[in-house]
Amino acid sequence: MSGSLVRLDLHPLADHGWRQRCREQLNQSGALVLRQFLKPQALEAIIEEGNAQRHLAYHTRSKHNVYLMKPDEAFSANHPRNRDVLSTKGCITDDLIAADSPLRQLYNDDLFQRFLCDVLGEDALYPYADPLSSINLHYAPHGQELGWHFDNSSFAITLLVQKPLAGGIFQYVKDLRDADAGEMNFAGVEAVLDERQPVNELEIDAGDLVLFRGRNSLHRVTPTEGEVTRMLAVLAYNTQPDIALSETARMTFYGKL
Ligand SMILES: O=C(O)CCC(=O)C(=O)O
Ligand SMILES: [Fe+2]
Repeated sequence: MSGSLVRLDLHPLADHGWRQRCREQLNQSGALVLRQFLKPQALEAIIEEGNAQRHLAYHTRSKHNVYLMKPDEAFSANHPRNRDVLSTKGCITDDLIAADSPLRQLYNDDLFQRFLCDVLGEDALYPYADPLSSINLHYAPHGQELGWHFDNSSFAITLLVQKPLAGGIFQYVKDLRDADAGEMNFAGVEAVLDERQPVNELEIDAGDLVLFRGRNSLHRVTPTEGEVTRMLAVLAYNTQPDIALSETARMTFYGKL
């Protein structure tokens, strides 16, 4: 199955040595970019599906702090703990992705999942128990952006489907906090928000697969510029079975349950 979707000549998913190099790269830099991951026909089909379903996208515009937590009144509104950044998102949910979509074939593919487990150091990966959250396709037309944040989950798997003419750049600062140790690093976060700290950028093209550890690495996507909408697929897995995204989160992100 993966052979019809994935450039296995460039990315030998079954090869143990290659998996190990991927794992080392991810652990060293916090991100792994597998360039030209998809075969051109598979990418074309996803672009077509994305364009056809685009009118169904749910758009939200929200302000949040980088920690994605409710404000803490012990700090001022401008303190890095509470400071608002803007995210403008539009996406379609798993129920709107076709049964025969290359995105779903890839998401469900055994070899792909075993490769991910090995690189991420997980025993198994499971789909979301709710009907909306496993595969999402995000749209960012001109002017839309994702503000600085830390993810709640320890890893994210994305596939850039369509690259905008300009902007829409993924920027990050690796290991800026230590969530498990309760270290928030307000000074470090403030330096990024105030643009006093240099940031890294991922150079990503359409068809590239990205594995990213975003729980402790602050990241954002700069505003898209120009006529071409940024389209990005998020392949979301859990490390435990039977986990659903909370109803509150589904209403916030998708506007439905
Ligand atoms: O759009 C991207 O490239 C990253 C998305 C992201 O950071 C997120 O959904 O948490
Ligand atoms: Fe994120």
